[in-house]
This record gives sequence, C-alpha cells and structure tokens, in this order.
Amino acid sequence: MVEINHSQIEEAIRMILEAVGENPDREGLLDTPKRVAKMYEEIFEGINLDPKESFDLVFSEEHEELVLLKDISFISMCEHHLLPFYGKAHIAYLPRNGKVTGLSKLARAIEIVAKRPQIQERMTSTVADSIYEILDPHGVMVVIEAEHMCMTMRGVKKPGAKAITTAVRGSLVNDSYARSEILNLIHN
Ligand SMILES: Nc1nc2c(ncn2[C@@H]2O[C@H](COP(=O)(O)OP(=O)(O)OP(=O)(O)O)[C@@H](O)[C@H]2O)c(=O)[nH]1
Ligand SMILES: [Zn+2]
Repeated sequence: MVEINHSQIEEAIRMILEAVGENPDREGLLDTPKRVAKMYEEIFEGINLDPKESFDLVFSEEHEELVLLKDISFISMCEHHLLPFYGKAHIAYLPRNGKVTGLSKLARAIEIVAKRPQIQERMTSTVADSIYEILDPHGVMVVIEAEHMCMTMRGVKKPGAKAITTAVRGSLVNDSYARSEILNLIHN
C-alpha cells in the first residue's frame, strides 16, 4: 500500500483553519490536523488498491443464473467538493464457466472503489468493469443509489434527492427483460 503524506496534510489543514479565520493553536484544534490526516488515510485507502484483487476467491460452481447482492451500504467522497456521498450499491451478475465468487468479495470491491475521491458514475462503471474482467460472466449490472452531501448541506440544498446510476456489461446490455427482473428484485 502506498503511504499517504501525513505531514503535508497536517500543514494543509493548519492553513485551511487559518484561512477561514480560525486559530489552529487553540486547544480544541491543536490535534485536528493530525486527526484529519489519519482520517484521510482511512477514507482514501482505495486510491492505490485495485478492486479486481478483491476477487481472490473464485469457486467452480455450475450456476449460470442470476446472482444478486443488494443493499451494500457505502460512503464515498465527491471529488468536486470533498464531501461524502453515500447510499447503497447493488451488484448482479450471470456467472459463466463455473466462475462464481464469494459474496463478500463483491462487497469488498465496493469498499475499495468507494474509498476514493470520485464521481458516482465512475464508481459504478469501475465496479462493473472489474467484475466483467475478472469473472468473465455472461453479464453484469451495477446499480448505485446515493445522496450527495454537496447537494444537501451547501449549494442547491436538496436533502433527499437521490442519484441513481447503472453500468451494464455483456449479455445484459441487450436483455431488457433480465434487467427489469434485476431492478424488480432490487426494489421489491
Ligand atoms: N455527474 C456527477 N456530478 C456530481 C457528482 N458529485 C457532485 N457532482 C456535481 O458536480 C458539479 C460541480 O459543479 P461546479 O459548478 O463546478 O461546482 P459548484 O459551483 O460548487 O456547483 P453547485 O453544486 O451547483 O453549487 C455539481 O453540479 C455537483 O452536483 C457525481 O457523482 N456525479
Ligand atoms: Zn460534490
């Protein structure tokens, strides 16, 4: 794992605190730069990880019908404002050639990709592409629903507005019947 530069973050946070008119040397803020550096290490740990490496466990199982893991909660960071966007991810795939992965590995891929500054669209397609490449399934569909703090606590201020993004690969691209079945299962 690539180390993040703690002292650079600490210096930057001190500067931000000064720039907003705070005194970084007052008691309550003294340890804040350190805490923020530690926090960034945690919430951005996916920057240097590859979600494809989550699929280190692949079973050989002759099941070529739908596998859906739904309601995988996640919190990511919007790359425009560095504010969280959070919600649920759903992953559906149709295995091929006996390549079925552990269910938790799907959730691990979401965790890795979530821990990056990004936009929701990229998060959705990165997860779909990783699964499509590693498991080589007939098809894959990733649906992500999220609320963006940059649209609720500032700017347009619309709490409750949800962004829904999908990424579809393989046979599901031309199979609207299977896609609606997946969406029904997600939302029933
Ligand atoms: N497509 C997409 N847009 C996002 C995402 N997260 C944040 N945004 C948008 O990124 C845009 C950045 O717009 P800018 O005009 O550069 O920034 P801004 O002046 O702060 O924009 P406002 O939020 O409208 O005040 C905003 O419209 C955000 O809603 C995302 O995951 N996907
Ligand atoms: Zn934003």
